[in-house]
Amino acid sequence: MEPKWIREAAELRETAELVLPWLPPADLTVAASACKLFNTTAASITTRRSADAARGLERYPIPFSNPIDSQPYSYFLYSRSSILRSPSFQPWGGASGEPLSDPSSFSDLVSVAIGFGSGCQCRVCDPDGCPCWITGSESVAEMGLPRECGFGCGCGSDCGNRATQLGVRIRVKVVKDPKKGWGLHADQFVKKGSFICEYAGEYLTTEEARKRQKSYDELARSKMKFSPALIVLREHLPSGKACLRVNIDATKVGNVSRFVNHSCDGGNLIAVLVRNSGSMLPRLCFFAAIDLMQDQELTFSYGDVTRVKVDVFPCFCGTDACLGVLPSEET
Ligand SMILES: C[S@@+](CC[C@H](N)C(=O)[O-])C[C@H]1O[C@@H](n2cnc3c(N)ncnc32)[C@H](O)[C@@H]1O
Repeated sequence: MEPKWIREAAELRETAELVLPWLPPADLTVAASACKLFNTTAASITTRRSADAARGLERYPIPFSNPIDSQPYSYFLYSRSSILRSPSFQPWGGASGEPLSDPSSFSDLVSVAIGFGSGCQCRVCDPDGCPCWITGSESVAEMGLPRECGFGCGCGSDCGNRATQLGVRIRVKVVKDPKKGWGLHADQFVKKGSFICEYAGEYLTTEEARKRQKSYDELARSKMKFSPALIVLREHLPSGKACLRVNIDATKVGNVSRFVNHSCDGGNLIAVLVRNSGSMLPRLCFFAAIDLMQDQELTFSYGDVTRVKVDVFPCFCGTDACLGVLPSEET
């Protein structure tokens, strides 16, 4: 029979593998200092975290690459699409091959759906027969507001009119820049017009968005390395008289879109609002505006610099069009 201490060490190792993946970086560091075994486990968790920002939830792993300093990864909770209520914790970097459940698969959006039955009744959708299938044009830039099948539709998740609901289907990586922080890069050639990713995060009320923006600005100003990722979308409704405001915060919960940096020249991604049949809230989706080369950074314009505020954050996009400051949303 195995000596008692060997059995106990194995049990401790198992416990470490179960518990440590739930810890954020600072707590993981504290745990690593507790004993040699925790230190070894924490080191392998860190390696696995830096190997895949998406925690196995996307088609391909999305590695972090940091030629600048020793930070191995950026910590946030991963959700493939936007959600209403964020999870407080999520394991990341564990040894078990257990697939992680995607918080957005619990379909929070059902609670803001216009109603079931408001989608198509097709069993197999096709562009000519399906009423949801509005893409308008072959060109993404001329798409208008595309509509995809959604909760209220008769078809399933394998329907051809759900191209932006399948997560990130191309190879990308997250690379650190000395001035802009982490940024999203292509890790393969990508053809112009291809879907890249949805801007996933927490949908917020405007009141909550304003509150968070204020505290994020204060944190960013206080010299801490802090990169907020809260965006405000305004959708002009068909009447032309009203505007729907949507706030998406990817600071704590989101997907790899939260790493897309700003470029004053408009960048190489086109941001398109896509609506699912039956859902009230539009989704912000990124498509390639041009052919993208392997290693190329993916960028878009955060908005116009319309008002010079007292407190501005410098822009380091490095393009000829650079205005020197980051656009800041008037909330
Ligand atoms: C949505 S996050 C992008 C990812 C971020 N770089 C990170 O490290 O997590 C937005 C933040 O990134 C930084 N950023 C994005 N574009 C930038 C640019 N062109 N110049 C300087 N900082 C930029 C700013 O701190 C901004 O608040």
